[in-house]
Amino acid sequence: MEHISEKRYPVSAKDYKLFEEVGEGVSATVYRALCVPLNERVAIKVLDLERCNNDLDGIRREVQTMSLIDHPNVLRAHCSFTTGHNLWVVMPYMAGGSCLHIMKYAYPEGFEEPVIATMLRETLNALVYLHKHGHIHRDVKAGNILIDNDGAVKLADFGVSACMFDTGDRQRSRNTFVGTPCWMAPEVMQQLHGYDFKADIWSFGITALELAHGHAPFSKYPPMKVLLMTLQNAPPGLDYERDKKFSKSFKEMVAACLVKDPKKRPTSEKLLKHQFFKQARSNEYLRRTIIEGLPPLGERFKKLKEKEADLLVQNKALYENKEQLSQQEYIRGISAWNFNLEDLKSQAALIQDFDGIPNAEDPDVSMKQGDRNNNVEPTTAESLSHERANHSTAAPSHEDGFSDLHDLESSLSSFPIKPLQALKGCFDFGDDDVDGTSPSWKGTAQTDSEQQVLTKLSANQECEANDGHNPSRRSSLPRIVVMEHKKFLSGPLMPDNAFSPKKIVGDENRDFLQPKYQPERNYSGPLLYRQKRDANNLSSAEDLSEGAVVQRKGRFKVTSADLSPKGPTNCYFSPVCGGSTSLSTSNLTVASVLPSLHCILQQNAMQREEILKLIKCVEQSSGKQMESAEAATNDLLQISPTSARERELQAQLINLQQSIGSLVEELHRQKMKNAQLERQLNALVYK
Ligand SMILES: Nc1ncnc2c1ncn2[C@@H]1O[C@H](COP(=O)(O)OP(=O)(O)OP(=O)(O)O)[C@@H](O)[C@H]1O
Repeated sequence: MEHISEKRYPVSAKDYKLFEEVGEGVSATVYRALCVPLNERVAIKVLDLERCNNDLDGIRREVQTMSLIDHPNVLRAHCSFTTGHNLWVVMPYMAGGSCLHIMKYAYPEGFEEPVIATMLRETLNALVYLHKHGHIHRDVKAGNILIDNDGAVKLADFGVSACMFDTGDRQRSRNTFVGTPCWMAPEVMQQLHGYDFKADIWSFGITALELAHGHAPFSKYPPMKVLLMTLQNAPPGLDYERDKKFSKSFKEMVAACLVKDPKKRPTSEKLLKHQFFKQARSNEYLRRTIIEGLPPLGERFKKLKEKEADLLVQNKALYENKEQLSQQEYIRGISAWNFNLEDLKSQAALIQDFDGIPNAEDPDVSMKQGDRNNNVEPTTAESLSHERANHSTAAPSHEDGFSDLHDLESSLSSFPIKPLQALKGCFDFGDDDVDGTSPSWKGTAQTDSEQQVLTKLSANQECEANDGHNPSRRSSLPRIVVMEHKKFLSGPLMPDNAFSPKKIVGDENRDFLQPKYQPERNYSGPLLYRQKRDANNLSSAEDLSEGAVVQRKGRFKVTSADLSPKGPTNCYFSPVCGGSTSLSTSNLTVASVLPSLHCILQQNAMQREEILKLIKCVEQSSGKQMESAEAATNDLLQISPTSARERELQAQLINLQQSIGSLVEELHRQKMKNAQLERQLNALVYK
């Protein structure tokens, strides 16, 4: 399969000369290159097909979309072809790079309003065109808005685009989680009713904030937190002190895009008529203002990468001995991956406490109250701010610890893993939250939508553990991530142009590519199991530095030095691949699974012990409270009749004891089940 635009671009690697790297994404690296026969400068996006999570359909779609579109604001592919295990996509070279690159390099605090208006108007032109032709871009963000030397703006990257007119499997794919978390619309996260082109309008609004502030809202947080913050909080906006410099029309435009109900967002066509875009200027203005004087793209890219590497080192020192949560994504603040529910769930399992994560200085997160109903489209930015302020003050205050506990239990009944820690990580703003005005995680009632998404997150994988009686039981087991085998929706991508992996090393310029695309790991390795942490057994430096890789997907990696709370057992499953191979259940053999099952049982037993200890503590303290309450009551009785408050306290204590009683019973039931499982396991072992 190959796509050729009017001017015939050669479809063989030998006709191109690759120069320096100018960009890097989840699945691809982009190089400046020369098309030798045409003597034309081009950009070549090199995708390693072996590292693309087998998503050949997605790639095929991107390439097809890129070559069929025809609009000055949409980046079009000249042609594409395979060479070895790589796919090369040849496209026009956009010498300015992405808006994100320019911003990170020269405008870390964001651009001036007329610059933003110009960039956004051009991007919106692209969206109008795409939507009209039935495409949802699904990954609108500053990193995908490219600028040429003459100031021309083009929207790029159709890696996750979808066609609204699709039916069947591709239509269903719109019920999947695709895109980049910070820019992702709530309805995309919710996965309830699918979504449409309005999802792009939300991402467009987030991109506007990104260009205004230098980073997207919540960009410092890991995906799980971003997900919950997007669903729980009022939509972000330009409502802060630092945003005073921006016009009312800018604030209104952003507020119009960032309405949680997609039906209430304007279409791209309607948005284009917004007053805000009246101040947009010409390409020449962009060239003069932001492109002129910049060093060549390759040089900038190199510097940014070095900076990023430094930050990583610093970050590593900061987080040493702590659970690693896709730290690279934190630092970059430009996270981008097609993550899936498994990623989120395994990450949620590792969320402990975000005390080390900077957040208080980020005004984007100061709005901690959700706009629980969020169905009212704000007419002005002011009214939106007002609405947000009301949400903050009107938040339910649960002073009664017992009802808090009840709320929390019911709202968490279907949350997948380590629910309390996971949500604590999501709502507890740690030491920075000194004024105590923000809601405690305990008291945060979930919105319907959040509950739905959590239920959905959990439902996908919990059914096998569901005993059908008590949903809360389902959340107790540590989840072992066995990735779903990705479904191939179609046949081979395209004929290989007869270049073997070795043959791509054709000249000096290409030699350096080779090691980069060596598969990092063996695809067919067994599930790994370590009974005991033993540094000598660690297979790679990565294991030593970052803890065991629990799961790797694209750039997203979840690691854990020790999954268990106490640590004698360190068990992990590793797909043992460079992020692209999924484990299918057909790969599983009894021998490979048994150690892991043992591990689960061991962890379970340890957790049981922990729970018992906790219960004991609670019993002791409640016993003491009961004694003192009784003593106080007796004292008081001698003076005055028992007050209503004291009776209430007594009733609460009795309730608490009853709850503990049922917990112990539940625990006992679990223990019996575990024993049964253990017996079954042993039977298997000795079979
Ligand atoms: N035609 C081009 N000219 C110049 N730079 C480009 C070009 N295409 C892409 N880049 C640069 O390369 C980066 C990565 O490219 P791209 O977004 O297509 O990769 P990706 O793997 O699909 O990334 P992601 O999924 O993270 O958005 C871009 O952010 C941009 O900076």
